[in-house]
Amino acid sequence: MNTSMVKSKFLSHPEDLGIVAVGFSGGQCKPGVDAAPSALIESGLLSQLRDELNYKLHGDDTVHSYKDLVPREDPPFRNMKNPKAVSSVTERLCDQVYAHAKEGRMVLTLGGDHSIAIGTVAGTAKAVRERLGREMAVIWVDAHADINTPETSGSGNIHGMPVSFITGLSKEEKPEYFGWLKSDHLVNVRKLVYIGLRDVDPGEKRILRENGIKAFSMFDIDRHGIGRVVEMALAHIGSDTPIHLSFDVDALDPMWAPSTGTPVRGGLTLREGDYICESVHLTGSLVAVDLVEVNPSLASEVELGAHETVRAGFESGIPNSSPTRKTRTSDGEGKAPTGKREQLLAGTQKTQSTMAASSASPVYERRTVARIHRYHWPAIQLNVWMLIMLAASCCIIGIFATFIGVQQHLGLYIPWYFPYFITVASLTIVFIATLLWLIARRRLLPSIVILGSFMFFVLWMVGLIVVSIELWGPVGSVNSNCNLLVWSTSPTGNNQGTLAWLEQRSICQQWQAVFAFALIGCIFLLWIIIMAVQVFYDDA
Ligand SMILES: NC(=[NH2+])NCCC[C@H](N)C(=O)O
Repeated sequence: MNTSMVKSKFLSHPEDLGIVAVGFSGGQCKPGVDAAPSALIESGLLSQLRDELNYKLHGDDTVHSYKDLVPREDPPFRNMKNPKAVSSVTERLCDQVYAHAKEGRMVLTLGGDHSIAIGTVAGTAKAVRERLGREMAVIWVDAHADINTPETSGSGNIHGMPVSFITGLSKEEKPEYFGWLKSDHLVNVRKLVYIGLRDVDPGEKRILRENGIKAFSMFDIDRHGIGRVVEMALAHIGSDTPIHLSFDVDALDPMWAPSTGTPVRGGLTLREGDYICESVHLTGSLVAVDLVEVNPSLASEVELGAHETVRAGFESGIPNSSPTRKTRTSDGEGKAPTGKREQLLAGTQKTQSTMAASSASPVYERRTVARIHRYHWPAIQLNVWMLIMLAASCCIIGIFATFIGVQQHLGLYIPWYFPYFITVASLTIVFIATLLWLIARRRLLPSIVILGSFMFFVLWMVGLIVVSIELWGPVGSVNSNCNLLVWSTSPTGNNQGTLAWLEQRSICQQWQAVFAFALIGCIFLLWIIIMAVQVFYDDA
């Protein structure tokens, strides 16, 4: 069993992990990115996933190079470089990922350049449709939007185009040029979210704008902080949608991940990259992860560049990000609270002393991430509840206000429960307004609802009991008066007696209405308490 504390919403075998290692670099021109899966595996990624996180791994450790699929001749087509190779490799990859995903297990794909996401996303999207009858969302963590069409791309590199193919924005009939992509392989642009953008081509900007695609750039991260950005990204997707996380290591700042084909300065810190993975994992909606664009050979400028990038990738690639902290005492050192993944990293550092030639590797400061609760309120029920409570409160205020008016008019004394119930009903309206405000700010916590509703339940119950005593109580009850003066008599003629009878009858009916609304109020308050308790426990 895996040690993750997160309950998966969409995986039928959350302890299983399908691994696909893709040694392919045809989506761009720099060699070396095809060596990344081996480097990651040599770093101990798979054994750690197996031994430390207790994942049951499926798929072999061998890195697929797809040599058999790369044609000798592969001239550009519609401006795309290596179109046939990328098309056939991604088609094969799609089948591989689909085979894992259809079994209800998480899939981890180690790239490779980012063109391979055409295959991985297509494979999971198809499996999710078949298995769960749902659409899937994609969170694309990257410095680049990778949404060029063959026509808008300046480079012709397909690793800058995968998103346009998996969203259907780029289409091609010919099966050897991505014509194999069918509608069940595609994802809706409304279910696509970017995080980390900072190098977007002009054509891509237009595509993002025209399609209203949700994108959080580095500017947004600077402005709101990573916590709020991830929260907004997840809110956009919604809690009922399986998520495919496609993580390009160039989203990280070159300081952390220098060994990548198209580095762009001003990127995410290692912690921010971690945070994204952790938060997405915590939703329980994660069904697949890609880790791409690690290029161990591009490390000339920074001595430890490759190792750092592999390590950064290694961290991101671990689909267990439970921020539970344990105190590590087994090796006698490091008494500070550290998590499972810190232990993993430390372990990798030890086994990888050959890669880390110097001991000058930076010390990563880790902080505990607060558990994000995402409560899923049943919208229709909540709306019905608010409407009915509002109606009941308003009616009670109206009727008792009229009664006070009548009593004052007749110079009679005003019983305490008239103003009491008016106050309670008014406070109920304020409570509902507060709930609406909390909903708008996405801060509606079950605990607030439970506490508030319980208080109001007690107040309404007191009102209901008093009204019942007045209606049916032993002495001079309203009901017996009504029986005597209204229900047992029927006036005739158009005279003062008839008018008095009509007035008296209206008062009797208003009393009955007050009782009915008080009863409804109590029942509905009880109902929302139950609903809030359910929402509280449903939180994945
Ligand atoms: N996955 C990547 N590293 N993509 C880089 C893309 C760069 C550029 N926008 C292009 O289309 O060529």
